[in-house]
Formats: sequence, C-alpha cells, structure tokens
Amino acid sequence: MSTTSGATGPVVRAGGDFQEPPRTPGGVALCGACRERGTCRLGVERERLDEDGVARFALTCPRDQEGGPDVAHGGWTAAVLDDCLGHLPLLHRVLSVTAELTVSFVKPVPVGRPLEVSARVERREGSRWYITGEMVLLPTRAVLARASGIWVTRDQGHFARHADWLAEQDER
Ligand SMILES: CCCCCCCCCCCCCCCC(=O)SCCNC(=O)CCNC(=O)[C@H](O)C(C)(C)COP(=O)(O)OP(=O)(O)OC[C@H]1O[C@@H](n2cnc3c(N)ncnc32)[C@H](O)[C@@H]1OP(=O)(O)O
Repeated sequence: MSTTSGATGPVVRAGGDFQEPPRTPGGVALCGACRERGTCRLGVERERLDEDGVARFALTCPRDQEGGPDVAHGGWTAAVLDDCLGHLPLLHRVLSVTAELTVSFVKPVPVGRPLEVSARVERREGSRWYITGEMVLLPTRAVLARASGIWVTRDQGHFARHADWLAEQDER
C-alpha cells in the first residue's frame, strides 16, 4: 500500500484496501485521481445497492465533457458506464477489472441534466461477472444508453504484478 498527500490529506492509493475505497458523502467509491479532489470527475453524485440487487447511480454529465452542442462526448458515456457497472462487484466487496465492455448509444446524452445509471449482475461464471446496465434521463426514464460487459475478479496482487510487468517493459 502506498500513500500520497492530497488536498484532503493522505490518500490511500490503489494497491491498498480495494474492497473499501474512500467514498463521497453520496456513497460514490472514488478511483485513484478522484480521491484527491473528493468528488467523481465523471459527475456521479450518489451510489447505492438496492435490495433487488440493482445498483443505482445519480449523475449529471459535467459541462467539460461536452462533445456535440449540449450533449456528452461518447467517451464520457462509455467511461461512466464502465465505472458504474464496475462498482457493482465492489459493492459486494470484490475487486474486479473490466475485461470487455459494449456500449449502445441510444440517444445523445444532454449535459447538465439529471440522469440515472442502473447496473445488475446477469450471471457469474468462475471469476467472470457478466453485468448489464443502462442510462436514463430523469424524470421521464427515457433510455439514453445501454451497456454490457465482463468484469474479472482480481486478488490484491493485481496492481503489484502490473508494476512488475511494466518495469520489465522498461528494461527492454
Ligand atoms: C479498477 C479497480 C480499482 C480498485 C480501487 C478501488 C477504486 C474504486 C472504484 C473503482 C471502480 C472502477 C470501475 C471501472 C473498472 C475499470 O475500468 S478496470 C480498468 C480497465 N481494465 C483493465 O485495466 C483490465 C486490463 N486487463 C487485464 O488486467 C487482464 O487482461 C485481465 C482482464 C485481468 C485478464 O487477465 P488474464 O491474465 O487473462 O487472466 P486469467 O487469469 O488468464 O483469466 C481470468 C479470467 O478472465 C477471463 N478473461 C480474460 N480476458 C477476458 C476477456 N477479454 N473477456 C472475457 N473473459 C476474459 C478468463 O476466461 C478467466 O476466466 P475464469 O476461467 O477464471 O472464469
């Protein structure tokens, strides 16, 4: 585990307690770079796992993610779906990484409007979690995007092994 100093004090880096990452007051698990600012750069504001097994996320596309006029860059839509769907194993205290992700862009996603992403586990096979989700516009719940993917569970040595691999690359 390593730490660094962020705006809010020492920040536990990836490689630390993966199953219990720092969370915002809205319950949003924070990735590496967002820990220092204390909010999700992608605009995820609230996160919860409901009793029906569905994880639900309240979010807004930030203005600085604009692609076409007043609509999100497609990369934002893909990134936030990767993030939200990938939080589902974490909500079960399981570290995983995305192995595959497919995104259907159904409608342009408006910037600065309330949105919801929901995510559910379709099935689990070995170390693979098959997860699907969708993004809707509130309050009408019109579908803007859908996603499905495979997340692969990892042990705590995942990032250390990657660092070793990268060091080997650097020696070539
Ligand atoms: C990110 C965590 C932060 C933690 C801190 C807390 C942060 C708080 C919030 C974070 C939330 C983040 C949410 C966003 C999540 C990301 O965006 S993660 C970042 C993007 N993804 C990556 O970087 C993954 C990069 N790829 C890899 O590391 C490796 O290719 C993988 C996926 C681990 C697989 O490695 P491998 O050596 O092939 O593994 P191997 O042991 O051979 O296979 C394991 C299993 O995976 C399956 N598999 C491998 N590749 C595939 C594939 N492409 N398709 C289907 N199945 C596959 C194998 O069939 C095998 O299945 P089982 O037989 O065990 O059931």
